[in-house]
Amino acid sequence: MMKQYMETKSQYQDCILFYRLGDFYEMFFEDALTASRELEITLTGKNCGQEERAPMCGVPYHAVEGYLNRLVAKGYKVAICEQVEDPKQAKGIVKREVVRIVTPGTNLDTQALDETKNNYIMCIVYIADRYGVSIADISTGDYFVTELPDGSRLMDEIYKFSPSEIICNEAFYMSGMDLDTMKEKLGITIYSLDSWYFDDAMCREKLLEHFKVSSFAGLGLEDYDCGVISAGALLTYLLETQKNSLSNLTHLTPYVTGKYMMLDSSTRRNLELCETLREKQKRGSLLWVLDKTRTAMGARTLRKFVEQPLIDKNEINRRLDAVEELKEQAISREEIREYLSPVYDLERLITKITYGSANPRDLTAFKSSLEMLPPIRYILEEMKVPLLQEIYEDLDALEDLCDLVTKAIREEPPIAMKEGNIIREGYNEEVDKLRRAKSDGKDWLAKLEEDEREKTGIKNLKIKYNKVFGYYLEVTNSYKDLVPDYYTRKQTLANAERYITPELKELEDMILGAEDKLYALEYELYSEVRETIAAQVERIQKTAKAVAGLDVFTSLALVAERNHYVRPKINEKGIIDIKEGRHPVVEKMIPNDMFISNDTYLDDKKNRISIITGPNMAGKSTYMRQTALIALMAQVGCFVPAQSANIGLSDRIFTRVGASDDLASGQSTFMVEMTEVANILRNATSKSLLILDEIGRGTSTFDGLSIAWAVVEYISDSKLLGAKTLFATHYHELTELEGKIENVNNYCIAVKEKGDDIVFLRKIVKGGADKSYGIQVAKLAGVPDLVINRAKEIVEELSDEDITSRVSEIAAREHTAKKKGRSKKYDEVDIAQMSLFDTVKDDDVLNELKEIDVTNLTPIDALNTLYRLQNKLKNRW
Ligand SMILES: Nc1ncnc2c1ncn2[C@@H]1O[C@H](COP(=O)(O)OP(=O)(O)OP(=O)(O)O)[C@@H](O)[C@H]1O
Repeated sequence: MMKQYMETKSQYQDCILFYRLGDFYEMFFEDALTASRELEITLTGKNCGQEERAPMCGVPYHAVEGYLNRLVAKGYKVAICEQVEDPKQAKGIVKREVVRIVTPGTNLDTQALDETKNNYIMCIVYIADRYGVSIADISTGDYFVTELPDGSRLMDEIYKFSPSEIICNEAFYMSGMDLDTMKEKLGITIYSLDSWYFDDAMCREKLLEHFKVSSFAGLGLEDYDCGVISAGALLTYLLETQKNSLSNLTHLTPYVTGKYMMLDSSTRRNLELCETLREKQKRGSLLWVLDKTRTAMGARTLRKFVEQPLIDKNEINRRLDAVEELKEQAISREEIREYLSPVYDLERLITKITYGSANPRDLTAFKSSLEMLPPIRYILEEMKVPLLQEIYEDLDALEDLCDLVTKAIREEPPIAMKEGNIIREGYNEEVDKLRRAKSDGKDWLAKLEEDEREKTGIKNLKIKYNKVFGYYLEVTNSYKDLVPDYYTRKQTLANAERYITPELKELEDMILGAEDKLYALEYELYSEVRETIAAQVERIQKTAKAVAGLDVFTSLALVAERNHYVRPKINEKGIIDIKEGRHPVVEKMIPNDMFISNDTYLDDKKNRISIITGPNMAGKSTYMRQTALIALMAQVGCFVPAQSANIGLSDRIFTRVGASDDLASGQSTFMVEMTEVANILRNATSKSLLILDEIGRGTSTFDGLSIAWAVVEYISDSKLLGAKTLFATHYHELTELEGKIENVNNYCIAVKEKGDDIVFLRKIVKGGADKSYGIQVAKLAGVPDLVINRAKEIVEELSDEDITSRVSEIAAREHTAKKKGRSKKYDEVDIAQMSLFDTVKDDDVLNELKEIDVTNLTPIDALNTLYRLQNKLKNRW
């Protein structure tokens, strides 16, 4: 047996091998050490002829799923090795085979899967500077492919799909991508496969064979190269691990990343689209507000909508039309939702059916779901907008399949096949006959028992059954003397004897024969029904998609009505004009409709950048995120929380919000901040929307301010970037940019001062804030009075020095100098330098200052150096 084990294990070295031994799956050697540690199960040993016992541990087969899921969730691959012949029939060692390999991205166990999320596996190939990316969810039949000309959108794709597992070629694995972060932060299992998986000819052949087509034109993949290799390698891997034909992967859908809004990982996190930043929970996210879907398919589709906002005006309007009609047709909508409630997860059900793992209850769940479809179709028929009409067309009520299950399967069948009693009466004559024989058998037995009692006078004679002896007659010791000769004794108990008779044996053969036949026939008929349904997988998947879409639109319509959202207008002129906008999530968290709405106006001309100042806690972040969320919701095709909204399409939204430490990957807060800023400035376009919250706050005031200043200049300049931006800052100096740069405008969030305290008005108004009110906020937060009072003293001392106003003056002059032309700029910097000389009394700094030759530096570098020195001084104070 150990020899057989070793042979099997050698073929599955990268997996933990679950080796079936009777009622247990056993693991040996390294696998046993790993599994006992990860699953906290006892490690024992097995004698296998060597001096040392082999480490061994095991899990009972009936509880295997739980253990398996725990290992897979931790990123392990598990190969299930089953006994494939009846141990009783086996000559020698029982034959065993690996029947399935379970990996994080291919786990099909519904207990382990979140029904509202897809479980994706992604394959990335990197060939000749291009990336082929394919994605599949074998639990639902999703299978996509795309090609990327460079790596700039790759991370976005990874974050968008958040696969549980990535397989790739060696070239990608070694390409210097930050795989460790992906592994640690997203918990993705990533590994490279052997090079033969990516053999061009094999990949192509595998795909053509699977889709039963002769050319790639039939699949719409004629222009794909490394995409085809990626999809082919993924298919090969899946076929190998699942060891079935994957007949639920019916389509390989090519998609173009440019059709969707680009959102990088930090923007997805910062905007809390599907989960909150801190707790990583759905509650508190945008999806939490929008998701009123009734089916698992709908929930998954809505998540995809939110993860992939559109950028095509017509597509967005088509969705908005659907939401609008369903919002207006409230009665029909609620009826549809009623009918959707009992609909099971058709996508995952059909997967189980095609994989042959659906049990009889799955079929009745399938049927009861189909029963809801005709009334839904009936309501949909009345709908006018094209998208709902298309859903109506695609939504095949599958009446033939519903009829089949109704006729063939009993109303409440047992879960397990072996319990029998699955096929409905009247479906098959032979089944009915055998059932009759079985139940008649019971009568015959009762009659025989009666006859024997009379014949022998044994009043308490009973016919009983057990697995070892079959049917027997039981006679208690008190009647032993009356037992006739034709009884053959089979067993003696303490106070009874058990016998059989030729007549009883004959009856037994008839009854048990009928039972065996019945079981075999029921199984055959059941499998036939299952296969008939499986053959219709494409029709069912199409219907499932239609139901999911309908569920999403009814959910969005309901949310729009309940939350008083409006239909956004979509424009291509780059204007974002929101009247009385609200934050969709924060407004839900604040009691009694106390959320204060605010306007936003941005365009490509005079209103490109809004500098937003205001005290801490005033609501700057909330305001900026609400603008981003409203724009994003509009592009999802969803109504928005506002009185009115005209949304110019954004190709990308970028956010840089707050300080997020990334110490685990060895980056400081400021480094993370600057990496994100660099990413934004490099990847944003003039059609992007940027949300920048306190850029530069992670470093010294003067460095921070100058960076913030330079960033605003860069963004505002249409020759450099020219993107619409909301920029919140505590550097009041930046408000001086209004008037200096044409398209920069100041806004602040109003507060009212009441003595030492402040009242937050949460209203955005034109103009800049003059103060930070940091100390007041600290007081509100409960910082001890001693500290607060001391802080006030220090603030006064500092403002005596007037450092900040001096620096802003220098910066402003520098800016003017720059605008006037290059010749003048050094004068201004000189003034800055001179003004510093006045204040400096520290010899070291003074010497350093004298040595700087600003004429060799760009103005912004020169200023930076000066600021740094000033900061040094400040720190000495
Ligand atoms: N428009 C609003 N109406 C009602 N309450 C609001 C509004 N905006 C923000 N708030 C409340 O104020 C809190 C603070 O808001 P926010 O975090 O946006 O402030 P901030 O100005 O960005 O603060 P900081 O500068 O300290 O980061 C929010 O958690 C929310 O509860």
